[in-house]
Amino acid sequence: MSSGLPTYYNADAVREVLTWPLVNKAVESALVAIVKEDHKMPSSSFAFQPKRTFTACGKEPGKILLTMPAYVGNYKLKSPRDPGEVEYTVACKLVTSFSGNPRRDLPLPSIQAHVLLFDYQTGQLSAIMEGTDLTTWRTVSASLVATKYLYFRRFGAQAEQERNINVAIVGCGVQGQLHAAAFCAHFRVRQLNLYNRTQAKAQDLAYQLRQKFSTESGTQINVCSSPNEACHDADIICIATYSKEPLINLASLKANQGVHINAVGAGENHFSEVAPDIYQRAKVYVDCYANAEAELVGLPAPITAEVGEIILDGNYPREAEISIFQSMGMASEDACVAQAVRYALSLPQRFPY
Ligand SMILES: NC(=O)C1=CN([C@@H]2O[C@H](COP(=O)(O)OP(=O)(O)OC[C@H]3O[C@@H](n4cnc5c(N)ncnc54)[C@H](OP(=O)(O)O)[C@@H]3O)[C@@H](O)[C@H]2O)C=CC1
Ligand SMILES: O=C(O)C1=NCCCC1
Repeated sequence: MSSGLPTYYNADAVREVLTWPLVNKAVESALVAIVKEDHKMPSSSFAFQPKRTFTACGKEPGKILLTMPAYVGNYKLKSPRDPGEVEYTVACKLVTSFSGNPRRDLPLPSIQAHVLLFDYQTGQLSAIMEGTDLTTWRTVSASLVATKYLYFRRFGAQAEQERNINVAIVGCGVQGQLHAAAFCAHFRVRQLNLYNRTQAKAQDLAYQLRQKFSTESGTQINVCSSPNEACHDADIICIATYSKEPLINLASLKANQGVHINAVGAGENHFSEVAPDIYQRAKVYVDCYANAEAELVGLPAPITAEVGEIILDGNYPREAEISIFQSMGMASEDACVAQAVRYALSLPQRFPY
C-alpha cells in the first residue's frame, strides 16, 4: 500500500473475476478453516470468527446492518501460484439487509455489502471491495459445497458427476436465481422446478434458464404454483425467501428417500421457512457453530455437525436421510473470497481459475 490509501474495488471489477472454481475453492477453505483445532492437524488452516452483530436500522422490521469480522490463517487459495504458499486474511464485511428494497420505485437489492481487507502484518486497511455479488456467489457456493458433501457423497465419490437429480428452487429472488443457474451448471439436473410468490419472477427466470440449459443439457424447467408442487419430486431443495411462515413441510418432500435442503433465507429468522416436522426428521448441519449459538436459538432439532467437519471426517448422511444445510453465511467465507478476488485482479492476465 504505497499511497497509504486503501484500494477500492468496484462491483464491475469484482464481477469480472468471480468464477465458480475461484469462489468454490475459497468457500470450501473457509468452511474447513473455522472447524475447531481438535478436529484437525496442528499445521492446518484456522480462523478466528466471533459472532457477528445485528443492528436494527429503525423501528420498523426488515432493515438490519450486520458487521462480520474474521481472521483466517494458514490457508491455501489453491491458485496456480506456488502450491506451498499460504494466505493470512483479516477482513470485515459490512452488509445490510433491507427486504423492501426490490419493491422501491427504483428497485435495489435486498442485500448490499462491502468487505474491508486489512494488512495482516500491520493491521492497516488495504482495500475496500464492493461485496454485493460476492455475497450472492459465496452463499450459493456454500450451498454447492454443502450439497456435494451432504448429498452426493452419500452415494459415492463419483455421484456428483454421474447422478441425475431433480432440483427445486423456492424463492426466485437474487439468491434463488443464482442457485438455479449454479445447480444446473454444476450437476446433472434432470428437472428444475421454480416457485416464487410472485409467479412472474419465476417465469422470467425459467425463460432465461431455458435458453441455456434446456438445449445444452436437456434440463426440463418448470414453473410451479406452490412450494409443494415444486418440491414433491425433488432430491435437492434450495429455499431462499424472507418468509416468517413455513413454506414447506414433511408432506412436501419425497417420502423415505434421500433429500437435501439448502435452507438459505428468512433473514435474521433463519429457520422459519422450513417447518419443524422436517427439522425433527432431518440431520441438520451448519456453516459455523459461532453464529448458530446466537442465531439458531429455538431450532427444532439438534445440530449434527459443521459442514467443514464433514469435509474433514467424511461422516456423510445415510442414503435415505433428509439433510438440511442451515446456511447463515459467515465472515470467513467473505474474507477468503475477497482475498481470492483481490489476487485474481492483481494478475497481469486473467485466466480460467
Ligand atoms: N445464508 C446466507 O448466507 C444468506 C442468506 N440470505 C437470505 O436469503 C434470502 C433471500 O435473499 P435475496 O434473494 O437476496 O432477497 P430478494 O429480495 O432478492 O428475494 C426475496 C425472495 O423472497 C420471497 N419472499 C419474500 N417474502 C416472502 C414470503 N412471506 N413468502 C414467500 N416468499 C417470500 C420474494 O418473493 P417475491 O418476488 O414475491 O417478493 C423473493 O423471491 C433472505 O432471507 C436473505 O436474508 C441472503 C444472503 C446470504
Ligand atoms: O452472511 C450474510 O452476508 C448474510 N446473512 C444473513 C442475511 C444477510 C446477509
